[in-house]
Amino acid sequence: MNPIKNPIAPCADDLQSTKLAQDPESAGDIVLRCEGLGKRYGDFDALRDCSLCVGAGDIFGLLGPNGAGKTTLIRLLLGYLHPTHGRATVLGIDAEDDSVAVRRQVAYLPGDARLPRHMRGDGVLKFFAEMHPYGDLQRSREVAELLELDLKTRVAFMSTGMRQKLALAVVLGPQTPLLILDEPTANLDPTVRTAVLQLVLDARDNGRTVILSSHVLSEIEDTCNRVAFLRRGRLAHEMWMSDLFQRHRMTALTRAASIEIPDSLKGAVHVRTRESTHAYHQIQIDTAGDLGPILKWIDSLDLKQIRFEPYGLRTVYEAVHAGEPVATALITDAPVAENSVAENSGARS
Ligand SMILES: Nc1ncnc2c1ncn2[C@@H]1O[C@H](COP(=O)(O)OP(=O)(O)OP(=O)(O)O)[C@@H](O)[C@H]1O
Repeated sequence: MNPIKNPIAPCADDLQSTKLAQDPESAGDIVLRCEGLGKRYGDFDALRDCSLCVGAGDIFGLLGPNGAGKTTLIRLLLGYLHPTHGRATVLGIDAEDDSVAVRRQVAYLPGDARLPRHMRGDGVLKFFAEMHPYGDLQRSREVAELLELDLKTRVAFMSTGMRQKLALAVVLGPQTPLLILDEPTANLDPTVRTAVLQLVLDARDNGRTVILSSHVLSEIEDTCNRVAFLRRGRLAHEMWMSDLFQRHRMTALTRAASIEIPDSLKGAVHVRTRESTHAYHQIQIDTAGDLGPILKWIDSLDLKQIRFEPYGLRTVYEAVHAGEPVATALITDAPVAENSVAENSGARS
């Protein structure tokens, strides 16, 4: 599965978002927009000052620890909650003023989907297909079949995973412009998870925009082209997955007390020392962008035991979770000097 970067890139950076916010001709590329959105309970901010936009065709990942504010954000977008600050629009419709119109454009799988227990699977699909303006019973049945769900079983007698499959068949039937999935693969076995993620990619290929909230980082990596990290009710970081895939981390040993980064690579390489003994310094080199010139430079260094790995979403997630800065060009986890191993190792050796 190849994550894609939306060539329209309507929300690539704040400048561009600002431009789009002021340019009605470009508004068609934006499916969802939040401006200073917030939800306060008493003196607690479940969500605070959240501004973001999601472009047409994005699979937009929402990440964050338990209680970070993901569900609050989704419920504000759908008008189930009233914001205490700011506003959200979906396809240009204000989520608070006209939540019914918003919900007509959205298929939403909540994290705690509840289904009528007395009904059989097929009855549930019929019920929801009739209720939703984009309802498509045939499509819902196809999804159920693909997920190998027996639709003759009553909901009350279904296992947790079967109920999740049924909820997915309900939600993946209507071909709404926007699909919001909160933990869609919860309680599913690995094979079904893969099938569900493929359905998400199919939805994107059919021109739909998807918001996917998940705690499973590999799922976000495999499907999303953009990701937002929430932390303690704040939008802590946003990134394109294509930028992440251009980043690599190398771990190696060196005898050298300092490593000079050539001017041409400054900003694309970040070096830090992890451990030092009397003989060796263990260093980490984080890279961003074209590896060609970086590899040439690395080849010129006297390094031993080199290990190269892609920079995974987990690394970013952990940095964000710990409240550490995530630099635009390179992800750093400590305020260390960029080109001095000696400076960093001195305290430890
Ligand atoms: N009605 C409410 N009254 C007070 N606090 C609330 C209310 N609803 C949610 N919260 C709080 O808001 C915060 C954000 O909750 P939210 O459900 O948005 O988190 P989440 O990121 O979806 O978490 P999870 O990953 O566990 O689903 C939590 O601290 C939660 O306790």
